[in-house]
Amino acid sequence: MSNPVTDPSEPAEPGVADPAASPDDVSSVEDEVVAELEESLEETEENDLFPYQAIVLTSFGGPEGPEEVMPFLRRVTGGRGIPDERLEEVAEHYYQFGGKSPINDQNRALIEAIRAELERRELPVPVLFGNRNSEPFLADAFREAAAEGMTRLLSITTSAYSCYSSCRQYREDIAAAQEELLAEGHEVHVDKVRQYWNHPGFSATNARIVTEAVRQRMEAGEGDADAGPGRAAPHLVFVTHSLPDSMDDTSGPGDEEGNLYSTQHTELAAAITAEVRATLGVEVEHDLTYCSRSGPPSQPWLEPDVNDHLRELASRGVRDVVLAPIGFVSDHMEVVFDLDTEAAETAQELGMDLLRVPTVGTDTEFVMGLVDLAMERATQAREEEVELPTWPGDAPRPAVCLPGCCPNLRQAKPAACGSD
Ligand SMILES: CC1=C(CCC(=O)O)c2cc3nc(cc4[nH]c(cc5[nH]c(cc1n2)c(C)c5CCC(=O)O)c(CCC(=O)O)c4C)C(CCC(=O)O)=C3C
Ligand SMILES: [Fe+2]
Repeated sequence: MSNPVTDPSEPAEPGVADPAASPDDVSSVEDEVVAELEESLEETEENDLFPYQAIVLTSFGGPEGPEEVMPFLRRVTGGRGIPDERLEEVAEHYYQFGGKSPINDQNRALIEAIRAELERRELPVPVLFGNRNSEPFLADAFREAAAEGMTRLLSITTSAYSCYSSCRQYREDIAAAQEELLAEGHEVHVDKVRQYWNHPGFSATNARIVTEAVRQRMEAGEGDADAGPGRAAPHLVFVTHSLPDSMDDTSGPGDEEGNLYSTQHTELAAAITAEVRATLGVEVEHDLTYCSRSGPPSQPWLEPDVNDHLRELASRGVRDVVLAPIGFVSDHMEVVFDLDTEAAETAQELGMDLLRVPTVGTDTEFVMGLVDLAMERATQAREEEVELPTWPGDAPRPAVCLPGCCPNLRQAKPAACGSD
C-alpha cells in the first residue's frame, strides 16, 4: 500500500486550475484538474486507513461547568422516566466536582495520544471529537469534516461492550447527526470499529494493569505485622456499569441468546483472574459487581451492587480488595464518584483496604490497540483479508451490527453502522 515517494503531509489541492490558462486551453486545464484529482486520490489510497478521511472519537460527553449540569442531565435522560430525585442526586455528584465532569479532558488527552500514534505510523488522518450529550456534538464533528470536503469517516467509540447503551444508542446518535448534516446538504458516510471488549489492546491492557495492582498490594502487605508468609492475595472485585435486566437480556446479536453484556464482563473477569494467577503464582478469588444503578427501584437491574458486595465480603472476613473497573475506558464521573468516593467510603467504614486499579485511559498499549482497530476496519472496508485478534475467546464482535441486535426497547430509531 505504501509509496515512499509521496509525502502524505502535503495533500494535493484538487480543483485548483491554473489561472493563467487561456479560454482556448479548456482541454488542457481539464487534463490538469483530472491529474491533480487522481494524484490526491492516490495519496489517500496509499495510507492504511483508506477509505477513511478522518477518525471521530465518539463519546458520551459531560458538563464542563455548573450551568451545564442540568441541561446535560435532561439531554441524557430525555423522556426516559428517570425519577427527578435521581437526577438531583446525580447533579449533586457533578456539583461536588465543581460542575465539571472529567470525561471531556480525558477524551482530549486520548485524542492527542491517538494523533501521536497515527503520526508515528505515518497515517495522515485527522482525529475529530464528537459527543452524544455535550459539546462538541457529533454533528459538529461531522460538519467540520464536511467543510473540509470529507465524506468518509470512521468512528471510534469510548465504550467497549455490547448493549443498547454502549452500542446501538451510539449508532442511533450517529445516524441522527448524519441526518442533520444531510439537511444542510452534506452526505457523510460513517463506519465504526467493532466493540472491542475482547480486542487485546483493551482486554490484555486491563489484564496487565490488574496484575500490577495485585502485585503492588501483595508487596505492600509484606511489611504488615499481621501479614505472615501465608498471607492470601487480595480479593479481586471487578466492576462495571449496571443495566436494567431487560437491557442485558436483549444485549447481543438478536438471535435470542441475549445477556451478551454480562457474559462479556464475566468472561473477561475470569480471563484476567487466570492471568493474574499465572503471572504471580497466587490463588486469587474474584467476583463481578455493578455500579451506577439508576431508574426506579421497582425495575430490576444487574446485581450485586459493588457496595453491597463489599459488605458481603467484609462479613466473610475479607479485608483486602483490589477493585478493577473493567467496564470503563477512562476515569469519568462513575469512576471518580461511584467508585473513588462512594465505594471507597464503604470500604473505609468496613475497615477494608481497597486499591482501585486505573482505567485504560491513555495507556500506550490501549492507544495502539485503537489505531490497530481503525486499520482493521479500513482493511475490511477495502474488502481485503484481515486478521481479527481476540482475547479472551475467538469471537470478535462484527463491525457492522446485525439486524435487531441490542435493540432500543422503547422506540425503534434509525441506526448507523449496522445491516438493519
Ligand atoms: C453501559 C453504560 C455506560 C458505559 C458505556 C459508555 O461509556 O457509554 C455508560 C456511560 C456513561 N454514563 C454517563 C452518564 C449518565 N448515564 C446515565 C444513565 C444511564 N447510563 C446507562 C448505562 C451506561 N452508561 C444506563 C442504562 C442509564 C439509565 C437509562 C438511560 O438513561 O439510558 C445518566 C442519567 C442519570 C443516572 O441515571 O445516573 C448519566 C448522567 C457517562 C458520563 C460520565 C461523566 O460525566 O463523566 C458515561 C461515560
Ligand atoms: Fe450512563
